[in-house]
Amino acid sequence: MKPKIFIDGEHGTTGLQIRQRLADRDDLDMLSIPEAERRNPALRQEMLHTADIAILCLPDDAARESVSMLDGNNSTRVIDTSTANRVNPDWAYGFAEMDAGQKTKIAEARFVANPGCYPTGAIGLIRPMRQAGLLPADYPVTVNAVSGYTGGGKQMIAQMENEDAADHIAAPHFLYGLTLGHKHVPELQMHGLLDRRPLFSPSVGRFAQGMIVQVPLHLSDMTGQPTLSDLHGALAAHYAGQDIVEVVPLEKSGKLARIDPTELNDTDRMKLFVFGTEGGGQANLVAVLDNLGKGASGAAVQNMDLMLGKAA
Ligand SMILES: NC(=O)C1=CN([C@@H]2O[C@H](COP(=O)(O)OP(=O)(O)OC[C@H]3O[C@@H](n4cnc5c(N)ncnc54)[C@H](OP(=O)(O)O)[C@@H]3O)[C@@H](O)[C@H]2O)C=CC1
Ligand SMILES: CC(=O)N[C@@H](CCC(=O)OP(=O)(O)O)C(=O)O
Repeated sequence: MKPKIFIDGEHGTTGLQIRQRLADRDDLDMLSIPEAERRNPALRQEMLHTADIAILCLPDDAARESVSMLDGNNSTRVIDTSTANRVNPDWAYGFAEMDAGQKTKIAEARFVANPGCYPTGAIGLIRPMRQAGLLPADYPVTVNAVSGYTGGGKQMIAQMENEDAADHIAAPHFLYGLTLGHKHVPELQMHGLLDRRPLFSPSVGRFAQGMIVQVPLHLSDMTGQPTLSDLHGALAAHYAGQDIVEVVPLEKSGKLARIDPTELNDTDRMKLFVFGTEGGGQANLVAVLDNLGKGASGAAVQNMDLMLGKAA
């Protein structure tokens, strides 16, 4: 029998992207609710109970509601793309390349929390530094990022694209999260293995999808005053043996004049770079990914395949 998959929120930005990725799959039995009924709780509950895996592509409160609709059910497995469960110890964190054992944890889990798009980049850069012993846990980490506007879902897409909307945003690029309380900070701190709360400054550009996440570092404040090669070596060792996260060689990144946030659009991969001047005492660690790819829908499909035993 084919596994039954239900995407709760299938008509939203993340849900649609997952549906596109699964459109040609004849190994899955897709359960679906017509768009007009997408908020019908009785239908959602029925689908949630029938599914082998439910992928929640909903705002946090609605995702919590879906999980509570499964009270008393011990069989449906859940992948939640919202922020609701990312620091919940009972849920596996769905970043498969984060640690050597993470794929197995995801594969065996009943509940998987898909990472946020920004934390995928930031944790992808920070955690290997922590685990290699190069970054002290109390280092004052800052994360600066720019995202395409689909990161804000249907509401922000309308604000950016519809000039007649009352809440239209005309800016070509804007900063937000100005109180430094963005919802991604807790998962960034926990899965980045940081004792000190990281300072996170996100922004949005007038492009639909793609993102750049930056973690600038003073090498003299790191353990053992590492070189750029040491940082690169730690990333390369951490991501050896897989093909989703690519660590760009220093010889290659040293020749680049600029970084394009849309470079990996419509892929489910992530690229990591180490920038700086050897001997200059500073480094900028940079991640590029598609917020809708490895940052959301691509990771959800990867996690689903791991849970179904269809991915190595
Ligand atoms: N966009 C991105 O890049 C990323 C998004 N995510 C996360 O994915 C989740 C979905 O986000 P996104 O797809 O961007 O959001 P969208 O707003 O584009 O889509 C959300 C969907 O959920 C539906 N919905 C809202 N409330 C309910 C409810 N109570 N019951 C049933 N359906 C409901 C919406 O319907 P309606 O049209 O009626 O509002 C809409 O179809 C969020 O938690 C988001 O944080 C994670 C990583 C990246
Ligand atoms: C541009 C933009 O608005 N981005 C979203 C984050 C997108 C994402 O990762 O979603 P989660 O809500 O699942 O964490 C934000 O800052 O809230």
